Amino acid sequence: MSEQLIADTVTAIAATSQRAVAAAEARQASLTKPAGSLGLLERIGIQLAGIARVCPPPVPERAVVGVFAGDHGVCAQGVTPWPQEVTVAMLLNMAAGGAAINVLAAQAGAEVVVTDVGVKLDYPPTDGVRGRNVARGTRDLSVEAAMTRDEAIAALAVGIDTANEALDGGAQVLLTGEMGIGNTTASSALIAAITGAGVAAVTGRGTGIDNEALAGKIAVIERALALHRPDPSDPVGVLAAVGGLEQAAIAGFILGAAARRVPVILDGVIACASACIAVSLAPEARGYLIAGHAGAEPGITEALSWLGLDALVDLGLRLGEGTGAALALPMVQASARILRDMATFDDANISAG
Ligand SMILES: Cc1cc2ncn([C@H]3O[C@H](COP(=O)(O)O)[C@@H](O)[C@H]3O)c2cc1C
Ligand SMILES: O=C(O)c1cccnc1
Repeated sequence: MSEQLIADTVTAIAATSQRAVAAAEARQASLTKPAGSLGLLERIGIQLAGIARVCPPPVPERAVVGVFAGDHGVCAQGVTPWPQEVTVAMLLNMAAGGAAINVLAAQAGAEVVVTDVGVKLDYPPTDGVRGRNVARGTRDLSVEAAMTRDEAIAALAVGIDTANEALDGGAQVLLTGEMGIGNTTASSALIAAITGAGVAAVTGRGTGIDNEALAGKIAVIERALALHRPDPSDPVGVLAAVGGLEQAAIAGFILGAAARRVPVILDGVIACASACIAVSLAPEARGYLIAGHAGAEPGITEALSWLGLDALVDLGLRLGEGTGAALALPMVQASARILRDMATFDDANISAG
């Protein structure tokens, strides 16, 4: 069933509209500003027109941040200083509204939807957590496959379902978020496997490890890639070998949005890794992606370059959760509003230079 949902979702993902893109390019040129002077906002506006298949595109007011939580067996290798208890503690903090993502989403006017797709430890039934646990964490990717193919597929389907629920509820733009101690390790492994970049070039300090631990983290990922030899032409196989349940769910969330022709704002390195999987499964999904921010993790730079995306901002963030995506949301909305509301040179009786 999950396999069919993924196949149907991938099939539904169509190229964005070149006709609307051309109309938006012409409109940008007619607005009362020097050509190109609003920089990346102009390109995002054009992209939004292509996604919506109309110019000007609607301003995406209703936003949902999909936060997916999962645990990682690779924590056994000392790749993060934080214990796995923090994943569930932060999940409950997010459900209670106390995490950074809750605050920044509230500031941006976005709703946060929290899903347990792979948390390891027990917690009491909690309002505000969607219980869609596929497995109690992954296995240690440096000694065996992190997931079975079936687990990866089930987690992808959780992400697609979550996107569909948000869109059925009226969301006009989706933002990716996550929580999972150890998940920067799986993300760097995914980015290296898909893009072919060297492990050292895509591996960062995550929550903040020292030089010695960073060298160990790189060695762990190198060992995993040598063990599994993941084939980038088999993205589900790559996910199963070195990914995580939340990365699989985020990849599904992206596919779900693209299938319904809705833009997705990516957060940090975990989102970028998931986007590499989504685009490997459905190349046309790329047109629906907006890179919210760059941030401290070097894997973001490599992944965005492979995806061909420019990050909206770089605030030096290294938190994840969806924080960078939430901060980018007003800029994405501004890009659409510019196309809709600015006067043209004709309207304002200004002769174009
Ligand atoms: C209190 C706390 C809150 C967080 N919120 C997001 N992360 C971020 O840090 C984790 C990944 O980093 P690493 O791979 O180094 O473990 C993920 O949970 C990510 O969401 C947090 C981490 C902590 C400790
Ligand atoms: O870039 C990110 O998303 C990130 C960085 C550090 C820790 N967690 C997430």
